[in-house]
Amino acid sequence: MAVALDDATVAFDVAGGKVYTAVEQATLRVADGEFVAIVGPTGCGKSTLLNVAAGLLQPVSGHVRIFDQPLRGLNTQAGYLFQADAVFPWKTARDNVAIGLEVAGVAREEAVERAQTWLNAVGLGAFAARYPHMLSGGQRKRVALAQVLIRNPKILLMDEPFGPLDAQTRQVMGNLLLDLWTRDRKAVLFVTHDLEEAIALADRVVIMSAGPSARIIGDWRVSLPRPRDIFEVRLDKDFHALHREIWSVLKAEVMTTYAQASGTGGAA
Ligand SMILES: Nc1ncnc2c1ncn2[C@@H]1O[C@H](COP(=O)(O)OP(=O)(O)OP(=O)(O)O)[C@@H](O)[C@H]1O
Repeated sequence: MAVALDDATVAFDVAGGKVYTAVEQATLRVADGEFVAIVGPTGCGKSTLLNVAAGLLQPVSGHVRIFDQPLRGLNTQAGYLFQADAVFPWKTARDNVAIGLEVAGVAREEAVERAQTWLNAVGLGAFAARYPHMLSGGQRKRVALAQVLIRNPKILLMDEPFGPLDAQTRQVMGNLLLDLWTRDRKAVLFVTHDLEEAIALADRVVIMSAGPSARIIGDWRVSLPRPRDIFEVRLDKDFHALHREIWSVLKAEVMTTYAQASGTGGAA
């Protein structure tokens, strides 16, 4: 199992000496080569779970195993893609991609050559000499993807990576991700609030309840055939049936979150 969280509870110390339990007894597994999406209402604890898998946060109880070994410290087998770009503004696209290898001790010439290959793979070969401010949001996201993939992590942890992009670019990036993933099928844990995106991309969709003490309340297998084109798959009747089924569970949690935020309390 690439990622295994068992009964993981995550709590934070907050003001006034109080403790806020964000996630309660989450059990989540991602097999090697599997693409799992986590969906839940805003603030429920999706990023928290991802941070636990990354080794950035430790649960107060429960276990985290990476390829069947207890996780201690940072998860060095994982590459992490955030919503915000992690590109250096003063470096060209090529140097931004090469740096991960250079830091790992790869000679500059080889690092730059491999960076160019990855920029080609993400469709940005002709933009290698541009600085981030000379790239569109979608292009910067391609740089960020190449930055992560060049290090060849066994696991990809993705936190709303396409969140800031417009709807069309999100779909193009989704197809690019699927295309790259199909080549060597890494384990992927993908956080999104977008149920359609989750179903279109993933092998499994995991749903979290509204917080506090959010739990995993559903786990659906997506048996839509691959390779998938995420423009096309959304037109499939099986896609719609699954979307309806999952949404019937997710909707109540989303309404609960909005009710909490507006101070009207309880579930819808
Ligand atoms: N360091 C922290 N200290 C205190 N509370 C925190 C901390 N980090 C997260 N939280 C709280 O834990 C809960 C879960 O946060 P998290 O960022 O995991 O949610 P999320 O589902 O990823 O949200 P979103 O969809 O809005 O990105 C939230 O209520 C958040 O305020």
